[in-house]
Amino acid sequence: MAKANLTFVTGNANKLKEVKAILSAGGKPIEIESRSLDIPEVQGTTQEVAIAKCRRAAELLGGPCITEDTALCFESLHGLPGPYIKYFLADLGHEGLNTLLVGFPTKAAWALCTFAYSAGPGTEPILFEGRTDGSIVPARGPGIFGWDAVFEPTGTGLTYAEMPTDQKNKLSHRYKALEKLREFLHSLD
Ligand SMILES: O=c1nc[nH]c2c1ncn2[C@H]1C[C@H](O)[C@@H](COP(=O)(O)OP(=O)(O)OP(=O)(O)O)O1
Ligand SMILES: [Mg+2]
Repeated sequence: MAKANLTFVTGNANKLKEVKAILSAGGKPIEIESRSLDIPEVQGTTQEVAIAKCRRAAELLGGPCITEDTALCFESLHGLPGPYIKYFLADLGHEGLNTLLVGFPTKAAWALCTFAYSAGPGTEPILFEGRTDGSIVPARGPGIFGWDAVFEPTGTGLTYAEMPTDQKNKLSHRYKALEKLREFLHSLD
């Protein structure tokens, strides 16, 4: 496979920046291009959402691609908002995400990243998941990227937003999923 032809489809600049930083930080390099495509996100499990998006992206591009979906799952809510976190965050903000959990005994949460790879139109996407456990806290740190300021990974004492970039990029849900994707892509060589 010609890796330079591999397109990462995302409309999120922060996501793209992290993916590039992680892929250039260690291991064998992977070359990707990026494209922003407007793809409607279906409802379903994180896996169904990821597969549908990647399949559609490959059709639109007419070639191999990767897509990424991030979910934020609250233990007290049995995994919700999950893949719908984007809409919860947009409507409720950092404070509202905390308010959702008032009255629940645990603020435990996990961030779940799902990369999907399609070899091209009509091929079944393959998924690579990474999970980081933590808890939902009142916002701390710069509110630049999504819900980074309200998610504190277990054992760090820092929210994602408070961490130096390279610390987040060594323990994040995205890092863990990307390491699996990297291994898979090199196995195609
Ligand atoms: O590491 C992260 N730290 C904080 N927030 C994050 C992170 N990663 C994604 N996010 C936010 C962006 C969006 O509000 C939602 C995921 O939705 P998701 O559909 O995966 O992202 P998106 O629509 O922004 O970009 P894309 O064009 O790749 O679908 O969580
Ligand atoms: Mg999206």
